[in-house]
Amino acid sequence: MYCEKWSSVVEMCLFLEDLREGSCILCLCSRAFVEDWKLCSLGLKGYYIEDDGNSAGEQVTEEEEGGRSQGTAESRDSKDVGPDESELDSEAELMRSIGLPLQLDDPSSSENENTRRYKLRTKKDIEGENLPAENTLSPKLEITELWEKYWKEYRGGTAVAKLARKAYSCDTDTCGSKTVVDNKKDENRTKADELSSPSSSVGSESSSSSDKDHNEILDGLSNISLNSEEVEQSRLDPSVSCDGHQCLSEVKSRRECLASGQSESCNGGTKESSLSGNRSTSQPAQDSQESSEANTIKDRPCLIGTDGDESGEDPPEQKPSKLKRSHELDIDENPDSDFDVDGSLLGFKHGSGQKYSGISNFSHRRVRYVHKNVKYKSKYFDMRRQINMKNKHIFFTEEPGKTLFKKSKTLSKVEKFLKWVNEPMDEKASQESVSHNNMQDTCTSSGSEEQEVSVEKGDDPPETSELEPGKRRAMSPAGEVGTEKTDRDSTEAAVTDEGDCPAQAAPDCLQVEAEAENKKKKNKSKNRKGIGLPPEITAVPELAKYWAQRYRLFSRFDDGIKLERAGGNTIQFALTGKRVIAVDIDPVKIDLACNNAEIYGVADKIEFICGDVLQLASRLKVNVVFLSPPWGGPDYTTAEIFDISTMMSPDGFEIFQTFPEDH
Ligand SMILES: C[S@@+](CC[C@H](N)C(=O)[O-])C[C@H]1O[C@@H](n2cnc3c(N)ncnc32)[C@H](O)[C@@H]1O
Repeated sequence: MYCEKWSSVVEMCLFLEDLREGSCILCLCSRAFVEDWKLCSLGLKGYYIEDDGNSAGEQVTEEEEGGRSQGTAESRDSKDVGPDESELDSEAELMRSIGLPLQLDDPSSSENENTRRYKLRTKKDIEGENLPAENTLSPKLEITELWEKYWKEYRGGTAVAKLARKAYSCDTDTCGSKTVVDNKKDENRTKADELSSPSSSVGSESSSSSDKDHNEILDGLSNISLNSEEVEQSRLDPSVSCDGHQCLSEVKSRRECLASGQSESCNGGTKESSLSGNRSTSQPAQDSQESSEANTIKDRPCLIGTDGDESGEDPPEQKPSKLKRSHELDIDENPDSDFDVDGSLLGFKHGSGQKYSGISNFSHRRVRYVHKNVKYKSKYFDMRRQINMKNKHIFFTEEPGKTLFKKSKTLSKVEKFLKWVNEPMDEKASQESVSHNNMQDTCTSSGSEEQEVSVEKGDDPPETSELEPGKRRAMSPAGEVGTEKTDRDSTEAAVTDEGDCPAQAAPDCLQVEAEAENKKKKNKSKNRKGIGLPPEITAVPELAKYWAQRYRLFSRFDDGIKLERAGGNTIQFALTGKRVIAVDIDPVKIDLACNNAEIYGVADKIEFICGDVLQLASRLKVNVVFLSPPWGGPDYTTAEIFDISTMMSPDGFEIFQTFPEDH
């Protein structure tokens, strides 16, 4: 999750097991840290929340301050993640495809209308007197179809919890009417809703339950259960039999549990007794999450028994169902349940060993948001959103089988040239002017590449030069101290000399030229491997790095450049055509600079002065002062602040001030 405003959002107390009550480790956390568990439970799916700044979060924050934020956050998330096409993830698409509403309170939704009608009918059926239980249990057509469709797709049930989470915006106990039809998993639940809690079953118009409703429903439930075969069997097992009163007390108990957020502790032994019955491992409500069993099982004895013959492969209308009231959530669905109670999922380490400095286990954690609504002042990172960015690293051709090789410009030129030299003379003559023009265009347009060519032309070994007549193109002034593109420029040379080879001898010319190029490459390769390291370099190991970069620093290095720590600033300035005064206190540097400037043909543009610039400056009349004093080597890159007055000695400002004001 991404926090736009990365600041402390939450105070989290991690309580230690062995310390006295109230002692805790206080952690100041970002929202992302606190809610990592949520990403985890969402299958690492984020979502985007508009920072609308409305007041919807007021209540939320208050609840969050109580350390139970997720429930309300879930509610908000559900609402904010609208059914926009671009926002639909696979789950939402599935839900929509099977006719389930993606958003609460969507009166335009025909599905909602269906479910509403269904609910009304259901309620009527349930409340109707003397209706046979079988009728009440009969699944309605719509739901049956939906369920079957879902069952085919989600037989494994792994997505059930996630779907349920999406469908539930909030617990009906806290949000009253806002419960949508859960997914198909909850066809089971739907049955239960019909029977146990019509007010909380489906649709957006459900009202709060009255005690009367509950009693009627539970009575009906009890009657229905007694009529079912499964109950007959369950009666044989005292651990799973119950009557309506027991169920009622369980329902109440369950609600208290939900309200307190401590569902586990409220089972009162029912869970254990229920567990003694056989259970299916493939029923959706159970498959989805192991953790949902507690909720599911608890209802089971009241509604139906288990017969131990549940394969889980059949649609539920043909199977006894394990029912759960729709307003109850699985533990992992329960927004109030913070399953990462001790922060371990958040990455907190604890233990008694030396590794953890003896920090004992965390018993639990408590979270408090430091500001009201602070979590809504940052944005969620929407990991579902498709990024409209082209992959720049991997290329696939549209047509299968087509080569992925991207032809280089140089190769194209060579091919063009070869084609040209192999063409009959008359055709060639007619094309010559065009071809020549094209070449000229290339020469002038590709800047550095062409400069490199000129550099290589001047540098060719004698045998290569002999092969290339003196008709050279006028290139830009001698390859600046800069990057060298050896392979390309080599090839470029062959291409640009096309006019020098008699047409008849073109193939021979090419062959000889190719050999020369190979030789040149070999020489360069030899040099670049460090063979023949000059003594001045071997004498000073520090210079090895400059040697390694010699072609980057001096494209004409092989022409006789002498390398030292000095770079090439003076040459670069002179290449602009302006006059340059170069001052260095070290005569060796002056010699080197002189030598190198000659190689680049700019020596006549530079006035070299060996002396102390601090003493000479006042007598120098210049327009621009460029200082390149000893700056301590590359360590400057680690400095936090680049300060001309502190990073060099003498102070850079002082040096500047020694130059006359009016220069
Ligand atoms: C980092 S190097 C300059 C390299 C130069 N910018 C180049 O690209 O070739 C620093 C140079 O400052 C020279 N230097 C140091 N103190 C000086 C002074 N007081 N007056 C003139 N030059 C000085 C050193 O001899 C050394 O060559």
